[in-house]
Amino acid sequence: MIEVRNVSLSFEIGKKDQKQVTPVLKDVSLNVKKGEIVTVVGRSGSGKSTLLNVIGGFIHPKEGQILIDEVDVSGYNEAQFADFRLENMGFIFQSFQLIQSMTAFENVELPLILKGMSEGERRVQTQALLEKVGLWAYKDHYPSELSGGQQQRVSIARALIVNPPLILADEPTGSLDSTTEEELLGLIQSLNQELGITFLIITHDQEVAKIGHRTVEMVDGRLKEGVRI
Ligand SMILES: Nc1ncnc2c1ncn2[C@@H]1O[C@H](COP(=O)(O)OP(=O)(O)OP(=O)(O)O)[C@@H](O)[C@H]1O
Repeated sequence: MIEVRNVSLSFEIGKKDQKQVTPVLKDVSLNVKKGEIVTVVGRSGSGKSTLLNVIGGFIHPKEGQILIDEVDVSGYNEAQFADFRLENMGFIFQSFQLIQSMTAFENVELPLILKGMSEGERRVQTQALLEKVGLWAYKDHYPSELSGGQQQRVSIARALIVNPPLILADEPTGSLDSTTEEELLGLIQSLNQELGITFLIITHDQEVAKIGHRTVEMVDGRLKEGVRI
């Protein structure tokens, strides 16, 4: 499902004549099979989020290749990646990234508008997903009127609405208390088991790392396989 082949990436900071080059990903390769949950651990600043952003097509490395579901997306431009994401990937972030001026319903529905789906179909699909995450009763609430756990459920429903085979998550439980975290991990596991969705999850948290069928560790820009939690 995900194949990262020998990706290296550096960030350049500073002005033209005093540029500092920081290598962030060093010859990283990673294979995630269909239906797997892979968790990525590692110290702060080791390059985990950068790796996720590379796989999601938000950062384009000059070296290496990325294949998603056997499609080589390495050469895609922004527009091609945006289209590809809408069909193939969902995202969950620590900070939820919901649109504050939109209700739960509208946040979940938005990707379907971007896909050009008719209003009737959008309503049916949005309702089905809000019911799945247990939030249909909250459909008209704005993010500020929802708890952290509820907001994260809305963001999961939004990630799922395009029926993606793959979900990328960056610290998905980072803003949640431990009971809510447990519920959310249960939801992720059932989505994996029932719908076969592949997950790549970045985390600092051992409890989250444990739900991975496999855990890898970023150490100073390099990826280590076979990590025990
Ligand atoms: N846009 C950017 N420009 C310059 N440097 C960056 C940029 N993004 C990240 N970095 C640097 O790259 C390194 C890796 O950052 P990254 O966010 O990938 O690490 P991380 O392992 O996800 O950390 P955390 O767990 O704290 O989120 C850090 O040294 C960071 O300062």
